Amino acid sequence: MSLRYLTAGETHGPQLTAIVEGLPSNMKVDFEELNFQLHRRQKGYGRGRRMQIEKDTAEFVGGIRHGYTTGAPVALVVENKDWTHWRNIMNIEPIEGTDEEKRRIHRPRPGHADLNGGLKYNLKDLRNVLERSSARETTVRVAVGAIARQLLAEFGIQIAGRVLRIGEIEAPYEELPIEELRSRTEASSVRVTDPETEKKMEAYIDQIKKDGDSIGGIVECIVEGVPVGLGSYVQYDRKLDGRIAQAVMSINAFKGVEIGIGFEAGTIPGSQVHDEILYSEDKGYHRASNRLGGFEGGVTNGMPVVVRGVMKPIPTLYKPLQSVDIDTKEPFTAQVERSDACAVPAASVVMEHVVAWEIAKAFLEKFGGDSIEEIRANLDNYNAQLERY
Ligand SMILES: Cc1cc2nc3c(=O)[nH]c(=O)nc-3n(C[C@H](O)[C@H](O)[C@H](O)COP(=O)(O)O)c2cc1C
Ligand SMILES: C=C(O[C@@H]1CC(C(=O)O)=C[C@@H](OP(=O)(O)O)[C@H]1O)C(=O)O
Repeated sequence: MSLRYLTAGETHGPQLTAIVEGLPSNMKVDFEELNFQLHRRQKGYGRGRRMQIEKDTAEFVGGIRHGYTTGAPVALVVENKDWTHWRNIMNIEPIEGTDEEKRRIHRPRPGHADLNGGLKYNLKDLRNVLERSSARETTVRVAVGAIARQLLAEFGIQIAGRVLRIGEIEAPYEELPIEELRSRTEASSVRVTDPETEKKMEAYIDQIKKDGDSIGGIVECIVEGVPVGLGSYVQYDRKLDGRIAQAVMSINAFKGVEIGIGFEAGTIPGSQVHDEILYSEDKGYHRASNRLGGFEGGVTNGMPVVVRGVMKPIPTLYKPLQSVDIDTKEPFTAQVERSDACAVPAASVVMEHVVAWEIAKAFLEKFGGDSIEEIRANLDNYNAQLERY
């Protein structure tokens, strides 16, 4: 059975829940590291007040004993501390109350799922759409991805991410060893590598906020140590670059994805795009460059996997756009809910984790076994085969 997961829970409900199936047994789970990843997702300049209320931590309720996976489905929950303020509004039992008491939403926000969701599920209170379409759900996607990340780390696969652009401010691109990239972006409120850009981005976000507006950006994720041969060209749904693209596009507000130089590949000749093949005793086959971001034929080529994603501006605007009241069909400005002005740094953390998940899934498809020991033996065997090739 391949690795899979489902999530449940509303942004203002009691908790978010995830069930992960297909993890091998005997994998050590570092809870502190996992909660650190949840903490990283909460940070970033431009976020709303909700992030001050929450202190996201995962509680494991199945599949782990004494810190190790048993091979059983892993179940985890993350408590919404804000629930105490929303208990009545979110009540499961039918209760009497006015629209105001229920915080009913009836003036859909352009750019959010409100209107589409209301029409599709025949819901007259668009809060029922908002509650589940909210990016609060990315909390448990990060928790699940953090387990995948730990699995990959067992086999020397490392991940880092950064913000490349917020609105009109672009960060200078520095090629850095993965550890340095991690520590430099970790020290930054907007996950860039240089303090000057950080200051510019903060001032820019401040202005956007003051204008009652919102802003998006571009983020990048790099995965090093990925073995050659994950994914396959033999069937469309086994192409790992395609699966990563789907995962990135599924992050709330993401509107595009690139692997390697991505869209630039359509603007320059092949001689400047394709990565020349080299061979040496110590490195085996490798490439002179990595413009294609670690993929050919939907298969990893042993070079770092490089993925970029673009996030649109946050849909909820404090100076709202034109909308229509679904009760009266009269023109009205969209409803305003508490909101982030910019969540690009947080989104870059989410992207690291959805990419980690897809790579871990492909890794287990190739080296699959029911225990960590079995996977290690399969990987060793494959590496020996590569050496003989
Ligand atoms: C980390 C993160 C935080 C977000 N915060 C907000 C927010 O506070 N307010 C909002 O309207 N949208 C926010 N969004 C974006 C919406 O969730 C998203 O636009 C919405 O679900 C509609 O989906 P779509 O943009 O993918 O079409 C956030 C997205 C991410 C990734
Ligand atoms: C509103 C959205 O999600 C955001 C993401 C989020 C989080 O934990 O990331 C928590 C939410 O909190 P609240 O709505 O209570 O302020 C929003 O900040 C959205 O995506 O539409």
